[in-house]
Amino acid sequence: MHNKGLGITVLQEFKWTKKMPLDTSLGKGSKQKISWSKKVLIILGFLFVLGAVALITVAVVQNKPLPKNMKYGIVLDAGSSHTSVYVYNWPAEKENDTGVVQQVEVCKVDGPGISSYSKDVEKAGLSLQDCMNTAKQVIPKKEHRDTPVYLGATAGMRLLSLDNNKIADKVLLSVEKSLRLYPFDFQGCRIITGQEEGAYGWISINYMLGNFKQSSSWMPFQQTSTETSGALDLGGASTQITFEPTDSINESPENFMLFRLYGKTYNVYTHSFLCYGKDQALRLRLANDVKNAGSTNLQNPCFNPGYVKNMSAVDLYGSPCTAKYKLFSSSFILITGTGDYHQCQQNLQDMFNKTECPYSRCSFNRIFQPELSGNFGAFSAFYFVMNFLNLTSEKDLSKVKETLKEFCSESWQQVKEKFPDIKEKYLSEYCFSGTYILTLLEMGYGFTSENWGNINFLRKIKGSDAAWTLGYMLNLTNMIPAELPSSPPLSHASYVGLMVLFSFLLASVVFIGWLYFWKPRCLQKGII
Ligand SMILES: O=P(O)(O)OP(=O)(O)OP(=O)(O)OC[C@H]1O[C@@H](n2cnc3c(O)ncnc32)[C@H](O)[C@@H]1O
Ligand SMILES: [Ca+2]
Repeated sequence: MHNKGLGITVLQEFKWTKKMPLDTSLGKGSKQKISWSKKVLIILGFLFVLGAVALITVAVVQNKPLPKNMKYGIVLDAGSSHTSVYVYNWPAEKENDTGVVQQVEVCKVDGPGISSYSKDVEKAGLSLQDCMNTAKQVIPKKEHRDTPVYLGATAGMRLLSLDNNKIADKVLLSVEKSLRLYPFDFQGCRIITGQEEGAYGWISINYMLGNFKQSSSWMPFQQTSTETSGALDLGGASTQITFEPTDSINESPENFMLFRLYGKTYNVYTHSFLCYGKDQALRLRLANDVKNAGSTNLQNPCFNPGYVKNMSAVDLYGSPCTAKYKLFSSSFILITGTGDYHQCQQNLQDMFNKTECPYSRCSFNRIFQPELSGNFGAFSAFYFVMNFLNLTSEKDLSKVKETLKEFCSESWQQVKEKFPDIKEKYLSEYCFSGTYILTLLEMGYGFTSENWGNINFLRKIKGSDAAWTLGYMLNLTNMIPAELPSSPPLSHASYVGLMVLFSFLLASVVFIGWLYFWKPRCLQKGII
């Protein structure tokens, strides 16, 4: 009896296979079908296990505990012209990463730098109180006890200690007494060396720029590192140049510092010129002019025409930079501006002795300097002055000189009318300061029209002020590891991508398995 309906044929086949033992009774086609099913099952099972293992591995390797709380640190930059209080913070669990420390507050202390309180040392400490109270408000109360406070004094205090070491100590004691009144973890007040000032400035800017980041990949030997940027800092009493030279000539060991940061060694050149900050450089120039002219009545090309100033002799000769030039008993020096850029530059060139050099190469004043290399970040007064003159992004040195020439020749009356809101002390000195910056960079350090464009005049990097303070704190809190800390092997994007891919793979395996073994009736061959 033959049933012709297709559905019945299938049912009969089904009945038959169920009754017969598989190994002996199956036909050739059915045997092949079952061994094929086994293979598919094994492949699907293998893919499923692979997907599951991959998913778990990626999740375990990538997911580290999330940062829970923030840590804080305070650094006081006690400069020659003023003190600034910097408050930094960073996620507690990430303190060894690069670029995680951020500036959350900067408070400019009212009044002059702490070295100016030599006649009334108690006031040095008192002057810091307003800014320390601001820091107290910015930092959450529960973090106060764990927040380290460091004070680093620079060239103003270096000069004071050269002049009178005991008074310098008294000033430091006064600021220490004041800082200990706060609920923070006081870590010390000290005068930092010019070498430290340069090196910490270099560390700060390269940390903020992310230059210490080694781009780690899947293979540890494939790490590549970025070039570092040099640092140029112009303060009121000293100036620093710091960079990583390309050649390894190391004729003057005192100008080199060796750092091991994030698994890489850096041999960094640095020099600090005491008395070459912009305030002391002006005094140095004027004291020399008085000596050369044999008169206290000076015609000066570095001030705008029509500018007249009576400068007290105490102010002019009251620092170790100029004390030796004091010849006259007169109590005032009269300065009259003539506003001539070229004469000003010629006059300033005398400050840079290029004739004697005990090394294969020098910057000036017998100081070794390797060949300039790479980019430079120029901050502090380099930025303030170039920013006022609108020259921070001018890459053509001849245009810089033209602008300066024009500015110097403007009458003092005109300048005052044009910029009524700018402090008269700053405004009157921009012609001198601009010309001094150019002379220092060109004649002193050897920048030319070819590499002028490598200098970036900057104030902040990613929200933090360019200053030595960050590098100082990073070093004292051991936040820069010598070796590269282990980090997640994947970027967040790769992590998410892989998770999606593996999830898709798993879902596909399950779906194909379901289709194959538990075919829905409508898809079963032969039913329709
Ligand atoms: O590093 P040291 O030498 O100790 O000095 P400092 O730390 O006090 O020096 P700053 O970088 O704060 O300032 C450098 C100089 O720039 C001056 N200055 C600050 N703001 C300025 C502005 O807006 N325009 C012009 N000059 C400015 C300031 O008076 C100093 O003479
Ligand atoms: Ca400074």
